[in-house]
Amino acid sequence: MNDRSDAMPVPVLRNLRAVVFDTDGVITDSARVHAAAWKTAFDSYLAEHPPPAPEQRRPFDVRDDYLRHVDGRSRLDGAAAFLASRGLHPPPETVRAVAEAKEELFSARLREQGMDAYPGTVRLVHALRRAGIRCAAASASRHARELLDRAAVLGLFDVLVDGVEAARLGLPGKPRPDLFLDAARRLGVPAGRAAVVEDAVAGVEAGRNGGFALVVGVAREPGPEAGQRLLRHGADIVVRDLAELLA
Ligand SMILES: O=P(O)(O)OC[C@H]1O[C@@H](O)[C@H](O)[C@@H](O)[C@@H]1O
Repeated sequence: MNDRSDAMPVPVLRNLRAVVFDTDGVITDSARVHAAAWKTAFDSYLAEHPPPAPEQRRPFDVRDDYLRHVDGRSRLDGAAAFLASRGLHPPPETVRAVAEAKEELFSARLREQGMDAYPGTVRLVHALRRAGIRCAAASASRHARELLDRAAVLGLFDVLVDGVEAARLGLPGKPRPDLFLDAARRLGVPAGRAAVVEDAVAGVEAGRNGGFALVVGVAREPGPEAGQRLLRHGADIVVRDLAELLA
């Protein structure tokens, strides 16, 4: 995707030397594919293993439950976090089985559907690059490279730290900041001169915990709740679309 405009990043970004972008839901329109696959896997588990309290038995909500418990976390961490939110603490092999069911569904949907990058994100990345600000993609997902490649934006990023790398290096997941700090380190920029862009609660917390100069929350949902939650958990500013950060 080309961006021939001469738009510049807004002033708050211009003093930075790097921006680290989360991938699912920030660069690629893949969060909804993850959320739909998680829903099928979780709802079938909840039906077979009803939680103790009646109010914990409602189906997985692709917006609220996804953003609160699953988004941004590694496959196993997300599965365990959602089940724990419903009072369920199954053994690790059961958590793994739920996560594997989701993985099969996700991979199948990925094969069937194309993948798009958000145009506003692509425009911002082009503008940052024109301004000499380096860009990295980071993700807890083992599919991040494939997603960026399918959306034809892999080449826009100087660095990618994905779930495969995180596992190889033993990096702890969000809200620990290690994934983002590793991306900044590979760009040769200290966190204090870099921004993190995130749509997940655990992700903005990771940016805050890492001492990044700026944490940008992305709340694409209509209504103020998701944005307010990101602000409460560490975002400095919240946008609905990253093109809002173009001057
Ligand atoms: O199972 P994968 O592709 O490694 O992804 C792990 C997690 O990666 C995160 O980026 C997504 O927000 C989660 O929805 C997903 O579960």
